Amino acid sequence: MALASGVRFAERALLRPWALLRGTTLGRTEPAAGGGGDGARRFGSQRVLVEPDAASGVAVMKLRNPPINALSLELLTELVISLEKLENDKTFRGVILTSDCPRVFCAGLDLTEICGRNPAHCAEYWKAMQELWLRTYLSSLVLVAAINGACPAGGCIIALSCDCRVLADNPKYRIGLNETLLGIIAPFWLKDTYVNTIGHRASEQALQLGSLFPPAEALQVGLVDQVVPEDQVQSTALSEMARWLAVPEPGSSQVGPIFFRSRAPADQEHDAKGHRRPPAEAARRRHPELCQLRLQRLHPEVAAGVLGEAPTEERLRAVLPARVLAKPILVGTVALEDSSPVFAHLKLLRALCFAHLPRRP
Ligand SMILES: CCCCC/C=C\C/C=C\C/C=C/C(=O)SCCNC(=O)CCNC(=O)[C@H](O)C(C)(C)COP(=O)(O)OP(=O)(O)OC[C@H]1O[C@@H](n2cnc3c(N)ncnc32)[C@H](O)[C@@H]1OP(=O)(O)O
Repeated sequence: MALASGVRFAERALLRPWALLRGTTLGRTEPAAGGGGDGARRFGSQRVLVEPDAASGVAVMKLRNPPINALSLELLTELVISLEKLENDKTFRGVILTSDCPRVFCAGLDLTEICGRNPAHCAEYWKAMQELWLRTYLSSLVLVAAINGACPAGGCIIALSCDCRVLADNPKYRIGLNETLLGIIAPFWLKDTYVNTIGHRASEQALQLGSLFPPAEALQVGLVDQVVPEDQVQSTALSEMARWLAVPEPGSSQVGPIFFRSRAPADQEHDAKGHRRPPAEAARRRHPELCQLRLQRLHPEVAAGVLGEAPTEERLRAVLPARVLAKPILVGTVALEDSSPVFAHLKLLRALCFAHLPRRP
């Protein structure tokens, strides 16, 4: 019963995510530090500071949940809202994610949100974490992680879901998925992302051992793209961003899964009027098999996190086809193979989330 009421609350929260926020001011706007020229207004919330630069189309998003940027429910929710806001504003094409807290990029899951909490709270928290994952992993924005501090577990998840990672050269700033050492098992979609980034054998070792890599090793294994002196992290992230944004259309919107698959005939890229189809729509036409969800491989915990209860196949089938086909999944910017269960699962999760959301016109 407690679980059921928790789920109802969580569903309401999905409809109005800001209802989750306690003591938070959203949408505050104030001049950016340093005077601020055209469009240089900053906004954000209590735990997420956004410094937008309309001229370049890039916003710097700073996590500020001192002392260690633990991913509390509030921080997760505020991050999702801030990203959504930037995605909906066509001025912006890229976001640099960084920390406003000294020495720590993000300490990962806020363990106080899990330990000793009731199942309803854990389900709500799990859902919020997944929502952030989906929002970053499938973002239409270019995301660059400017990692200016320690980056364990959930911090590394955020970094992994970005297109590019720049790490400060400080041996104390280690990065990796160390949750195994805490008895938390990484969901397989997270494992797959690790594999996509650092390869199979390295992931196998690092996940099992719960390895945290110091900068030089993180660079060597490919977990980060650049290691630079601490005072150059932000400027390097901006240079990387410029490189990514310099890719002209249509390439810039189609890097990622589509880019790594066979080229599509032109009639799949354009509609009858010659307008270019959104990347996700083109991908769906090219790879209809992606819409065939492998329900049997649904991870029960992941599903439980979304639904708040173990879903039956009957229930999933009732929810999925219409939603998935009506609203194809957004194409992410991480290279996934056609057969990757991650893709199917993300689609499934998204579809399930949509099932709780009002449909967009
Ligand atoms: C419920 C379902 C979840 C669904 C999730 C879905 C998918 C993903 C699944 C799993 C992957 C993710 C797992 C995790 O993220 S688990 C968390 C792993 N994090 C860590 O191991 C980091 C632990 N912390 C540190 O290593 C260090 O604190 C630090 C970040 C390097 C900073 O070091 P520093 O010396 O600067 O600070 P302190 O160590 O003194 O810490 C200050 C203060 O913060 C407390 N604290 C530290 N980490 C956490 C944390 N993760 N959550 C909550 N609190 C934390 C620490 O105890 C200190 O508290 P105090 O009261 O003593 O001041």
